[in-house]
Amino acid sequence: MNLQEIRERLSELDRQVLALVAERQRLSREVAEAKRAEGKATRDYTREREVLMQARATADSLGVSPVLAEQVMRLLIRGSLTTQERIRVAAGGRGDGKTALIIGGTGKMGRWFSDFMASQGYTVTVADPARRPDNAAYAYIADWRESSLDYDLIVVATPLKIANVVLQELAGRKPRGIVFDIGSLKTPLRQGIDALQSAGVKVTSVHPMFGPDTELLSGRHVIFIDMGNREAVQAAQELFGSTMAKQVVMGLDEHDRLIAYVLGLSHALNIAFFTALAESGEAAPRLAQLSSTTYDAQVDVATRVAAESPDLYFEIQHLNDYGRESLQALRGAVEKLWQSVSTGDAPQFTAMMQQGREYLAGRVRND
Ligand SMILES: C=C(O[C@@H]1C=C(C(=O)O)C=C[C@H]1O)C(=O)O
Repeated sequence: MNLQEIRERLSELDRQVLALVAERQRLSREVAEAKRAEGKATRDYTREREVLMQARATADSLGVSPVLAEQVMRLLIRGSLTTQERIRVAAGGRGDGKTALIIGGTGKMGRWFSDFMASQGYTVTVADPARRPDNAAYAYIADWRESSLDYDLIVVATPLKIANVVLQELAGRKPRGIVFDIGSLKTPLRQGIDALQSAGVKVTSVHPMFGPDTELLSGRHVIFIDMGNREAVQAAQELFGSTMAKQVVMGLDEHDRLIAYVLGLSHALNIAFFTALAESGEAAPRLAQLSSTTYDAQVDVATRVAAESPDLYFEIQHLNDYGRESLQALRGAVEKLWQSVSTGDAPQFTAMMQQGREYLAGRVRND
């Protein structure tokens, strides 16, 4: 066979591989139905292990790398879980006959929520002065203030600064439905949420710990802030009840103290990393061409951070009542590193490495 013929044969094989992937996806839909009928959870870790071990063994016997086989199978399992989760959410039908208003509904997370609510059967109305929703199935108003606010659910998905004002204004209108924001920080929204609570509105606050491109919620967290209205917290939790997301309930201050590290520290570290690289003088253009395992992994994360909205990322640093705490911790850690390196203090350096290893080993992973 010449090169052209071999490539044609490869293309044919790729088509067959994908046809089998499609067949596997189709079967995973049937699995979703069978599990629902038997009242079983979507995810089955024991079965996943079995699938992976089987794939490794089969690959080995075929002379294929078990590592490659496992990587392929992990992707396929992810695909099948995504399909199953969607089926579950839709079948839950929690929103059948109910209505939702998404304020800021054409922003990135606003769109995610509009689609998520619609997939549960809610009739969605989007309010956003910026533009109409891409999905013509959603009703649209430019200004939510002109709405009757007669909805079962109101989600505030505007930028943080605006959200506090919107929540306060909503409190004045006392809507009958559940109200929650989806801000990354909660201390800047305290007045707005308190105002709703005082007005007797069923209010809570939700933080989906994932970006707008997320399809599969398994391994992701959703935080619910309990402001004293159990009914609102439960209703919000139920919205995620048929997903595989891990639910965590906490208080408003606790949320922002933790987020100062989970978001604040990790963003800050990456901003410091790419700033140091970009300002490395003559080395900067040459560094851009180099690679190493750790450097590439870090550059990868930093690239994603650099692509995010500067306004949002500044708000996450600046508007958190507890934000300075984690930035100070970062300064302290860099200073400690500087001390040990510049004075040649190997034991101090080793102690830092050891402490990190122990800390990270204690962190339970789930993906
Ligand atoms: C398809 C199933 O559902 C999930 C997906 C799996 C897969 O794609 O192989 C395996 C286990 C489950 O977490 C199943 O339970 O068999």
